Amino acid sequence: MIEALGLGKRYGDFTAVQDLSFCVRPGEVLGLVGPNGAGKTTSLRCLAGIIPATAGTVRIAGHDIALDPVAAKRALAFFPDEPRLFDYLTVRQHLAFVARIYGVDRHEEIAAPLLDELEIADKADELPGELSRGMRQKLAIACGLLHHPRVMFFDEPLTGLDPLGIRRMKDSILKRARDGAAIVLSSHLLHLLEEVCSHVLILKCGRKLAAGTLPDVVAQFSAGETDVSLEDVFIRATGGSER
Ligand SMILES: Nc1ncnc2c1ncn2[C@@H]1O[C@H](COP(=O)(O)OP(=O)(O)OP(=O)(O)O)[C@@H](O)[C@H]1O
Repeated sequence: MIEALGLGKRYGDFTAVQDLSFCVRPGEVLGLVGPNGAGKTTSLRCLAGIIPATAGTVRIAGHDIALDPVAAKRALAFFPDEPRLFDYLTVRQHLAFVARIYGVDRHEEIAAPLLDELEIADKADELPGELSRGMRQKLAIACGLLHHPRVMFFDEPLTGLDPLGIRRMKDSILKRARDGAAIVLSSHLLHLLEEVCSHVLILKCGRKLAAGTLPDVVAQFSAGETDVSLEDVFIRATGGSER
């Protein structure tokens, strides 16, 4: 569903991501982890076609993101850590606007349960300026889910949410995975990733250090010890340092 082959991104002379290959199948949730500056956001943006990769290929639901971007983007949703909304559209108008762009018929029938699930139904007629940060984030998520994306990229989706919001967001992500979505999730909240991710990919300096199912990657860095957490693995794999 998500296939990256030899993905690379340079900003001028600086190589932010190099030779990244992996695959996420329907129902899988891949946790993308790495120190600050490791290349997580850059990778997610290349995967979603927001910025062009400088090497390699990305296929989303079988469509090459560079050669057939509209078909690829129809199948995906990208959720940035900072929600970007329209100041003068209400919650309801955001959903109507996004539905028009994606050609979603009778969007109200999809939007209503989404707003309930995300607990912002009572804010339907409010503007972004009248919402809290967490609520703005939930609105951005509702907009992204409206067209039933089969592929989802979340960049730090839990920032700004309260503990109950985090729990609900985890449940929402797991529900979409159970329904067959392929999901990539970047976060520094490793104990939360442990509860959501089936797979993990550790990046450092733009390169893949380890990848596989969560138990396999943990086993790779546990040297026979039991009760090794993803946080322990992260520190061991990355050498406890930044780039
Ligand atoms: N537009 C840009 N121009 C030049 N360099 C950039 C640009 N965006 C990111 N970089 C650099 O690319 C590297 C990777 O950045 P990126 O934001 O992808 O890291 P990250 O893993 O998401 O980090 P964090 O955990 O801090 O969010 C960093 O060294 C960053 O300075």
